[in-house]
Amino acid sequence: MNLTLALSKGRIFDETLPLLRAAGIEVLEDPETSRKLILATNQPQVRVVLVRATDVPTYVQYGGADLGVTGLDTLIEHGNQGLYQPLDLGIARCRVSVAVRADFDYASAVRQGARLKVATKYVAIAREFFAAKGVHVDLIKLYGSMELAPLTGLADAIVDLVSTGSTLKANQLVEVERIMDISARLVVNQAALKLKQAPIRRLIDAFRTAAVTQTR
Ligand SMILES: Nc1ncnc2c1ncn2[C@@H]1O[C@H](COP(=O)(O)OP(=O)(O)OP(=O)(O)O)[C@@H](O)[C@H]1O
Ligand SMILES: O=P(O)(O)OC[C@H]1O[C@H](OP(=O)(O)OP(=O)(O)O)[C@H](O)[C@@H]1O
Repeated sequence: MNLTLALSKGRIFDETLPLLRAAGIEVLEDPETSRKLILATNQPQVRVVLVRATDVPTYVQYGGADLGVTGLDTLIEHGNQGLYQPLDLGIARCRVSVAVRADFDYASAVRQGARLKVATKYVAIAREFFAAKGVHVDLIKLYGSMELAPLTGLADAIVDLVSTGSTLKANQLVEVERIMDISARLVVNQAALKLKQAPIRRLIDAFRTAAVTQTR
């Protein structure tokens, strides 16, 4: 029975490889050197498709792939309709945070009930977070380079991913709130889970064992 796994190039692909290996699956091509979007593996019935990180949940939801690996950030923004989420893989760990220019007094702005202009790719996460705090925000949707927004006057604050903090530091921004911890999740198409139960269960079990071993 054929299995299609959706991955995005870069850290998700790189960090999923050891988990695949632990499940006995070797990807036969390197996405950094090949232009192919469908990659064969050493198991003839298993293939990997390469999609944009934000498209992984969409591929899995509509059955373009049976399974996928996606950040919790992306999953929350997409919504989890039609997706079974059996596993936190513990890879691609980072956090979603609020950051501002070092000279912006965030605490006072929030205390005084000011209306904050917030630029982000993560509008659902940001909306929910500020609503829960009772802070009024104007959300500005961006698709990348959020760090630039406070530096150019586009926004007072950003909601973005932070790992080491070096991107914020390089742009003279400071992290003022941690919203949530993020890691990558395995997502599975619900129909595929029923129709291809045995191979999917085997893969989930192998990933679970490998993920636990890796994060120990
Ligand atoms: N610096 C980081 N450290 C650890 N994990 C990260 C980091 N940046 C992003 N991630 C995680 O990896 C996932 C994929 O990030 P990646 O940078 O590969 O894609 P992207 O460029 O954000 O996506 P797209 O191409 O759709 O815009 C993110 O959704 C997040 O969960
Ligand atoms: O705290 P740090 O360790 O600096 O990591 C945070 C940065 O990592 C991600 O970008 P990435 O490097 O993936 O580039 P991208 O935005 O092009 O995906 C994210 O969008 C942040 O900008």
